[in-house]
Amino acid sequence: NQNVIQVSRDPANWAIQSGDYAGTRYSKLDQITTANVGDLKVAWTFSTGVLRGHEGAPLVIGNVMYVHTPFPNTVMALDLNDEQKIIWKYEPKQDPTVISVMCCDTVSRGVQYAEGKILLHTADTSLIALDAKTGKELWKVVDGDPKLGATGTGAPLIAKDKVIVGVSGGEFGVRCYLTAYDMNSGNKVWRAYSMGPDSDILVDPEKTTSLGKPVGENSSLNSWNGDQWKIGGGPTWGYMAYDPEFNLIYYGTGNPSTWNPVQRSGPDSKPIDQKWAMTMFARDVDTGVAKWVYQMTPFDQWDYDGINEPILADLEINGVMRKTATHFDRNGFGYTWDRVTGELLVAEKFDPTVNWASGIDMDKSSPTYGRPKLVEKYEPFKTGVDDATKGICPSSLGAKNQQPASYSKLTGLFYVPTNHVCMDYEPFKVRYTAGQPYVGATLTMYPAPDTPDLGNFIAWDGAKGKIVWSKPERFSVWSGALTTAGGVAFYGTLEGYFKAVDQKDGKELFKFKTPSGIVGNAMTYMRGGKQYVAVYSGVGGWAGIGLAAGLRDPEDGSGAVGGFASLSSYTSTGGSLTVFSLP
Ligand SMILES: O=C(O)c1cc(C(=O)O)c2c(n1)C(=O)C(=O)c1cc(C(=O)O)[nH]c1-2
Repeated sequence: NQNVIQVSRDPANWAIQSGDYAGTRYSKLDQITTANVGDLKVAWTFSTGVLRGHEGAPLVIGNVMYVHTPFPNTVMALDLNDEQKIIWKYEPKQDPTVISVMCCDTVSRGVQYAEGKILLHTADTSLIALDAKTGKELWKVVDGDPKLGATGTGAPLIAKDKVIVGVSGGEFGVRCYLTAYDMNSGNKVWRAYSMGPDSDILVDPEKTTSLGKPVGENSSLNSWNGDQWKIGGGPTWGYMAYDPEFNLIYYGTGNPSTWNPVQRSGPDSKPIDQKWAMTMFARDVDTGVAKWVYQMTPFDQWDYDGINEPILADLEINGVMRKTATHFDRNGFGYTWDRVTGELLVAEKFDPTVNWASGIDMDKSSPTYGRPKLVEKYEPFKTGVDDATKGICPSSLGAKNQQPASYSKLTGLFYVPTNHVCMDYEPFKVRYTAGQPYVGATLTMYPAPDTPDLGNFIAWDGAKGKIVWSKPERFSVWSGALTTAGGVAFYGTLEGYFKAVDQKDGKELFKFKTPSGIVGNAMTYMRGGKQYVAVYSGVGGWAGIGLAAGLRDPEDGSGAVGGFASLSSYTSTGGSLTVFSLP
């Protein structure tokens, strides 16, 4: 969309959730530098009026800031020229019973902007276009059925004249999809399911490739047992990227349903891939047809949803400049692909404690090329039903979850918020009932064996596949990173600290304790000649679900309540925005 390209190119704005279409979350603003960031002061704060997990970031376009909240998904436009006065407030009407089918808190990853419209994706899967000036509803479509467990938490992406939106429901046996709607009318243009017949998943058996080879006919159907694909999951709730040059959007799909791998095994009781769950997709914006696919975790046994954001950059790999997409998967591997062809260029662990696989087979002549090399003792499928597989790293939270990383054009490195949590995983038999949880595994989570710290903020070389530095954090870093031309990387912590570090070496330069734990994404903008950085606080998301939803049983929240029990000693629920600037 030309307007999005234009408004997001101006670093005074933060016009798109990921900062730009490439998803770099990098800002050219350089007033705040490594030398002066220690002097940051709170410029103003704003309470959203809602508790629970505040993911995503506000947008700034011109003199207006657009603030969003978790359920009930209120949107407010604030006047940055006039005391942050509320210009309009939009409160969608939703049936609150949707909350009971949201797996991992009532989060929303944010609104998007284009051509004078704000696009909002609500918990009940409504996609709503608002007039950015007045907050008036222009159109509304319903994308899925919460009665079946479909919910909306992901941010839409606006590419050309289309609004593209995903759906959640992997824990409820929803067969998930990605859908493009016409931005002006709300009419559906295409829908691409994550699994099913070729005509549903929009692949061309001859032209869509996986690791350079055509996927062939029925690539998905052939990899499921019987009709299991009809309740197959493959949710699409992460941040997406877009490359206007190649007309491709990039996004990942999540777990195959159920989490009990034994129930998903093939007709011969052997593992089968369950394509195209756990897959990175490159799709044509106009037709939705996939150009290439890559499945990160075939036959998932750990709930390593592949939804984490792809980040587009130009990287020099083995002396050659490549147009790349880099992705930090839940499964603990940092992948870099050629984003035009889908060729796998790099796949290395970004957390040294990852043990479920010893590596990714990079031998092009091998029959298992591109697949993880599994370690048998960490395979719940091998251990079997009603028996726990112990000591798997990472936990189902992933070595990184949805919290987006940033790519700095200054250093050429990626700055990645990570988790450092391991687990015991015990599958149990679960019957599918529409609209009821279809999880089928009990989890216990605990710190990785090498340190009591549950997280790290790391710098990653995407071309070499190496950690450059790693800064330990007491809890998982569940906040999105921001990098700036001032040499600073920003992120928040689950205890509620907003932090600034030096991109070069990770040295901490600033911290400030905000009112609640941070699961939002750091952003920056410029007004009246001054650079501001801002972040939501409001603890929640999967890691913070115990606090956010008032859960106490350690096994609740699929084990996250027990894993993050001590978080309640550091912070409490909230819902606010904190904005910083130099004095
Ligand atoms: O399978 C799904 O449909 C689904 C949806 C969501 C979501 O929409 O928030 C999460 C997950 N899975 C999930 O596996 C997960 O780890 C997770 C973390 C979070 C979060 O916001 O902190 N959401 C989700």
